[in-house]
Amino acid sequence: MLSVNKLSIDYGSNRVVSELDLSLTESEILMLVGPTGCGKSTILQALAGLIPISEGEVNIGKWRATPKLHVLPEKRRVGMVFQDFALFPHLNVQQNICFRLKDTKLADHWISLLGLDDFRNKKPATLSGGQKQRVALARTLAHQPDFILLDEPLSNLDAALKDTLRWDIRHALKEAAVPAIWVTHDQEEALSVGDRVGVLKAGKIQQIDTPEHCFSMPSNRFVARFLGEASFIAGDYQQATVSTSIGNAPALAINCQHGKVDVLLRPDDVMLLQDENLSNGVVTWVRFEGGSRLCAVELTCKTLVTSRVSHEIVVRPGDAVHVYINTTHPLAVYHRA
Ligand SMILES: Nc1ncnc2c1ncn2[C@@H]1O[C@H](COP(=O)(O)OP(=O)(O)OP(=O)(O)O)[C@@H](O)[C@H]1O
Repeated sequence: MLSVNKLSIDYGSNRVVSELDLSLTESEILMLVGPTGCGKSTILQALAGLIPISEGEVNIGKWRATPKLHVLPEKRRVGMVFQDFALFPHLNVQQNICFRLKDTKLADHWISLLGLDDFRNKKPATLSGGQKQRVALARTLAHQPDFILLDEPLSNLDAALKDTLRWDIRHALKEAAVPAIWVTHDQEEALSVGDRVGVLKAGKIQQIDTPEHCFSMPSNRFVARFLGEASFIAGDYQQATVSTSIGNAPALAINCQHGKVDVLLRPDDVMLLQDENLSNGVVTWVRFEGGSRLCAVELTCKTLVTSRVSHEIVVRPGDAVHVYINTTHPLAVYHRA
């Protein structure tokens, strides 16, 4: 169990992380996301003991750190995985993983689990980015850390590799059964591999929750927009239902009472019909996504909503279309902006 209470971190007079609270159970993976400069790496460095904390505490059971009680990085039993792999270039895979390791049996386990058996004698320079990251993770896990911090481990890899490796990393972390905090810039990665997602803005946590809840019931508009395509439409919220100009839906109030609200619409909540006679909007832009197309439609009332349609449906900017809400799950509604 890793618990962080009211943690604040300053660089000089500049507070970059404020009153961070989080706790992770054994084997839980928390994905930390937020715009550039919001304090993600600073949090990891403070948890690792590489920079001092200004307020609050970090507690892992075996040790507790506060501003007055600094615990040295080497005493924290923390494993770190970085985007640049941080391998020793002059050592081969086996030697990198076993560096300063007393019991090398564990290394064999992680070498096999991470598919590195055939690379034991290779030097890092001869490995692909994905293989290097597997070595870095095997090395970290072989040292049996009490918690693991991953700072954008996939950001230097190409898209196809990222997809496989993210699941392999998750599998290995679950097998190791230690809490992990994984910083990423990739919303899709955050939503798909994490047990929970923490969204940061300017050093403050906006929401920590399951990926499903963060996506469908964001605590505010920033979280809504940060985690995916989001549009907002005016509605009237009464008795767990919201009515809008493009249809009604079950709804859940996030920060408002009954009456006038703004409704969060994800592209999948909005259906699009290519029927000029029923038209209630005009397509302003279309993004081809491979298996689908994301279409933005300006409604007669000037609100812009997005709808995702199959790639088989060819929609073009300027098309007059009909859009309507089609969902059985509750939509999040907010105080009218
Ligand atoms: N050593 C430092 N001294 C002073 N300010 C710093 C230092 N390191 C980072 N900062 C500032 O602290 C804030 C948080 O930086 P941090 O690197 O933690 O953000 P981040 O969310 O990890 O960003 P990115 O996504 O770009 O990696 C930024 O405003 C940054 O400029």
